[in-house]
Amino acid sequence: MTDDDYVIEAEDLRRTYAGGFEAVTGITFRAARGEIFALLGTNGAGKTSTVELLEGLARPDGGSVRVLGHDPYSERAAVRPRIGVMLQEGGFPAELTVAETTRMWAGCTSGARPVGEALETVGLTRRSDVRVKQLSGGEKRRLDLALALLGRPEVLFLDEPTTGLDAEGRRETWELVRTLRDTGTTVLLTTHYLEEAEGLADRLAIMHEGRIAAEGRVDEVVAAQPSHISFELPDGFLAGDLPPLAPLGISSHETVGRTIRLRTFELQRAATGLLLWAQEQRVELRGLGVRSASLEEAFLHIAKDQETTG
Ligand SMILES: Nc1ncnc2c1ncn2[C@@H]1O[C@H](COP(=O)(O)OP(=O)(O)OP(=O)(O)O)[C@@H](O)[C@H]1O
Repeated sequence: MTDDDYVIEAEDLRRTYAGGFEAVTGITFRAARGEIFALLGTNGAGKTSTVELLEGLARPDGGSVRVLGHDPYSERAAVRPRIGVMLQEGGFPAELTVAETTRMWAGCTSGARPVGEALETVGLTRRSDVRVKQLSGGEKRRLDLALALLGRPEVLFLDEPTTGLDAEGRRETWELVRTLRDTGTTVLLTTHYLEEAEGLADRLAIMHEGRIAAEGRVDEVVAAQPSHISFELPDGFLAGDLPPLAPLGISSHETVGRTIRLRTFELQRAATGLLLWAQEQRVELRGLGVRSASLEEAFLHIAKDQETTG
């Protein structure tokens, strides 16, 4: 991948609010063309503050940001027509209908999609003549998304796109985001739903107190956490009868009743060693469970760190 393939580039990016509070403390990341990049983080981690810098809504207090090769703040005219922005609060005139709102927006957008197509894309066709104030929270999010898509953006910023949507609406939005990605759109989204990031993002960053605490593909971020093995101690055996655990790469263990729970960064070596031991002993490891860490564990580990250091 060459430098030209990166359409969002943040380097040592900083944002300080009035009063001197530094909400973004020097973050560096890049998103490639046609990639879905998710920004995760606990409340107040600095996601929205970061996305606003990427969208050109505020000038960074340090570092640099480039979107499609331009500074989104000082070269706004070059960047704005090529990006789509879905904010957390749409704030449309409540008395206009869905179609009127979309038409009004289309009037301000160069090369806009037809209104009908935009509404169909987000499943709002049947609500075209309903006033915005009568929409449900989830329908308002869909309208936000329709407006963000009007200009066929090359880069789409989605701030918590599925908050307020029901399970079906969430899945439909994920499908739509995947389709957009597959046609070359770069998507940067923030979310509080870990399964959303896990299922949707090609790469992600977890923010923590204004900095990036972990970044990469889901499997890379998760690899920093230990995997788990659990099984029932065979009849007639005590925990002390198990083979020495450290040489198998097992870093910690606990016994709850007859259940043994192990943690390891070397899942294959540990599992193989235990299975060989069971075979030699001619016993079955009942209830055997072997799994990698989850994104939730990685996230909680970072959040816990925040509590102990914060
Ligand atoms: N206009 C502002 N003035 C002062 N502080 C602000 C301002 N906007 C945000 N902050 C602070 O900056 C920090 C980061 O806020 P931000 O909204 O970027 O976090 P976030 O990760 O998007 O949070 P959430 O998940 O809760 O939406 C928070 O401590 C917040 O209180």
